[in-house]
Amino acid sequence: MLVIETEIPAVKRVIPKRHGDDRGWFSEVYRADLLAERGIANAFVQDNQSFSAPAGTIRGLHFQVAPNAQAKLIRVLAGAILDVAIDLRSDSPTYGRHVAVRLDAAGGEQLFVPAGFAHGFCTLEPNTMVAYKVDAYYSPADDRNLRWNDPAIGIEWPVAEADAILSGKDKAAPLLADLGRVF
Ligand SMILES: Cc1cn([C@H]2C[C@H](O)[C@@H](COP(=O)(O)OP(=O)(O)O[C@H]3O[C@@H](C)C(=O)[C@@H](O)[C@H]3O)O2)c(=O)[nH]c1=O
Repeated sequence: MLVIETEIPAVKRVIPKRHGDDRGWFSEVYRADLLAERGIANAFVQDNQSFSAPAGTIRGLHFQVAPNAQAKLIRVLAGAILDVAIDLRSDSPTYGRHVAVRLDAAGGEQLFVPAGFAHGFCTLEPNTMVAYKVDAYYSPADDRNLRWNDPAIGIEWPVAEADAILSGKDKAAPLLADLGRVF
């Protein structure tokens, strides 16, 4: 299980080993001990799964604030996504910057997004299934969102703005400048 820092070091790519044979392959997709040795020691408490039918579905940008801020470990079970983490830690030298990584079922790569970041993704294929672990329970009172196409963040989404499919809540999300200090 490889853990590789991204350009924002707290966000990490996790690459599980695959053991291939005539039948296909076997992979340990989550190992608490190996991840802890590599700096990811979170106690995950909830597993989430979402299915998005159309390609070009954008979910995000989402985060929970204290006392229920969440770290997330994201992977794709079917299809592919561009997965994005945005640094909202106000004392961070990379505040407002983001990391974007392709995750797909074929490759099995995962992304670790710590607390203090907003998270979102765009599906690159129809019928995409995303699974992720979180280390704090869902708390609607602490759930926040941030505008997916905020020019101050400047995410290059792989879908034209007019074609992106979003929830009503996500379309109306506040801009970074209007969030105030959240972490
Ligand atoms: C996130 C969440 C939602 N729900 C409910 C609330 C609502 O009725 C329904 C759909 O919720 P949402 O529209 O927020 O689902 P979705 O847009 O898929 O939200 C998710 O997006 C990705 C990008 C994340 O990072 C996640 O943390 C989460 O915020 O599911 C739960 O019951 N538990 C949960 O943990």
